[in-house]
Amino acid sequence: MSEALKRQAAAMALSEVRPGMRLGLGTGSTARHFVDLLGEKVAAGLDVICVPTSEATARQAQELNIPLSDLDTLDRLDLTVDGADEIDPGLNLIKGGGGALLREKIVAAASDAMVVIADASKCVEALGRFPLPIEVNRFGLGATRHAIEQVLTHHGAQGGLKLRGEEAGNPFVTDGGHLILDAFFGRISQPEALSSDLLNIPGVVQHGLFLKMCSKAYVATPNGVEELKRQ
Ligand SMILES: O=C(CO)[C@H](O)[C@H](O)COP(=O)(O)O
Repeated sequence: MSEALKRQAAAMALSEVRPGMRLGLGTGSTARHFVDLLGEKVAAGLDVICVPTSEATARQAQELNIPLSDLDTLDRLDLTVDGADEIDPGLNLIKGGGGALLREKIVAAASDAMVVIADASKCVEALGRFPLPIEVNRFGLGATRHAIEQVLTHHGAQGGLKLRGEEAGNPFVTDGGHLILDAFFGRISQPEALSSDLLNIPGVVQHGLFLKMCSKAYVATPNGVEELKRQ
């Protein structure tokens, strides 16, 4: 998607921001546009307080003088704006392509509303074309990987499991110090059951299925930005 379209989706989400709001700031190239536009509003006097979902977003927000806090100081947020890797018709998501899924999910769960900004290429009939990121503890990686592979087989995954960064000899490490295994499904037919099966594995910290968390999506197309609401 062009950067211009990402920015249009971000601008629509910005129109939901009101003075005094406590905001969650997402991670990724689309969320980056939102933070950028928010920075302009803050410079013009908008009063908000924000919790970033990654160290990268925190750095960007600091450069823009956006006031930051955390979920120890603020236990609830009004709104989180974030990107997504896949969006299904019920606004269930796959997230974590950028590796920030754990903090993104904690922040979204602490928010009264989660708004997603994306382009139409992220919309799918069923989740699973995009590899599902699974964040795992480093300890016991082999055993955790084996247990996840069994869950993949049970759920009819069409591909295997890859440790992110392994091929380059440099495994990706999340902000929380964990690793990411990307699971290739093709199509996820039972997302709720898959979610609980994965979370039942002790070494799994979290996964990138965001089920019934997103209330609205602004989806940018060359013909304008579409607003999708969860029914
Ligand atoms: O989940 C994410 C990061 O963990 C991102 O929101 C997701 O990968 C979308 O990123 P982009 O806007 O760059 O396509």
